[in-house]
Amino acid sequence: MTGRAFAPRVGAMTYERQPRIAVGPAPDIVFDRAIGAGGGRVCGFDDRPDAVVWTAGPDEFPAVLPASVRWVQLPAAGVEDWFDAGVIRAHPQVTWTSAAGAFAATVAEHALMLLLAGVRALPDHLAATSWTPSVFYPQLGTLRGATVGIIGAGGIGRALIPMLGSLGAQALAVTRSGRPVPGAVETVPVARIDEVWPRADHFVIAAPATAETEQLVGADELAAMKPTAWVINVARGSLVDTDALVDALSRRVIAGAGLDVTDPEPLPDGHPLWSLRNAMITPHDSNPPALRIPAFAEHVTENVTRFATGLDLAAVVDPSAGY
Ligand SMILES: NC(=O)C1=CN([C@@H]2O[C@H](COP(=O)(O)OP(=O)(O)OC[C@H]3O[C@@H](n4cnc5c(N)ncnc54)[C@H](O)[C@@H]3O)[C@@H](O)[C@H]2O)C=CC1
Ligand SMILES: O=C(O)C(=O)COP(=O)(O)O
Repeated sequence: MTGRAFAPRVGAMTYERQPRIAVGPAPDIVFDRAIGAGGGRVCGFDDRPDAVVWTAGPDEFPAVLPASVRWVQLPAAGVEDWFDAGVIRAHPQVTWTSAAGAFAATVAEHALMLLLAGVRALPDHLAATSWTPSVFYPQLGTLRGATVGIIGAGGIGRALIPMLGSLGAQALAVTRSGRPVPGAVETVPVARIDEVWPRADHFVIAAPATAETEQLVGADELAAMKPTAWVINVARGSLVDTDALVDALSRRVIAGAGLDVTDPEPLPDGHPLWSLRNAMITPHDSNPPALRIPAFAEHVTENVTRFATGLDLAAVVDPSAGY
């Protein structure tokens, strides 16, 4: 194989030979196959890899990458742990891609499950130990005709919009730029997010964990919501002020919350959220391994194909935006 000169640039890389790709921290046949399917060739870290597919967290990430590495594919949609560990900052010459978007359908389905369970008063029904007619569940409602605020309408949010539409609900999208999101009745830039809290009936939080989104939902935001609102968080616990949420749920400032992610995480035994009936908690399992691994492998194949053929990579991390 002749290695000819190549001219990588952020987001688009051109290779005139089959790219060499190392898998770390351990060899993994699933990703060897995914790389092969995308037109890449698996090699070791010592074999001048052009790229790395990383399948674990940041702790074991090599302090020094071979100088030949131009692109690293990370295994999570949210990559704040790699920022926090200083891994991304330590390798400024490298283009990083996350798995943003790769798990969208699965996580959106989970968000819809939590939202429907809340709106249809499932926690109350599950707690009942005798036949209790729905008149005793004043919050039993419907998503039909509801407006759902999607805070961070990227991959997950966009996968959720048609699901909501099939139930007669409409999406009010919030993104960083405010560029229209397909299928949303309106898209609001994050700079105008305050107008969304009183307008939407319910919320799905699906934005990345960045300095800008830390405690995006606090006491003031909860107070601005309708008292019938359910807040679903499938993004990261850091986006919600947990103490303010516990207070709002206890006092029924809002109807309830469905949380796949919490702060702290794991949520410790005895935490007040465990004993609030209007808090539904799933232990960060909206994207379980049995679904995550094949979806990530597909994302790897897609990006290796793009890398090998000079197309823009999917889910390029923007270090200045923090995701
Ligand atoms: N619970 C779980 O197992 C999973 C959680 N996640 C989390 O969900 C997040 C979103 O995932 P994807 O939709 O795949 O990512 P994505 O990158 O496709 O979408 C992110 C969206 O958030 C928006 N955004 C960025 N900054 C914002 C801000 N300050 N305010 C409002 N919106 C903002 C962007 O404009 C974009 O629309 C990930 O960053 C990750 O933390 C992702 C997958 C699984
Ligand atoms: O990809 C993400 O961001 C996720 O949250 C998926 O779950 P993980 O934290 O990778 O087990």
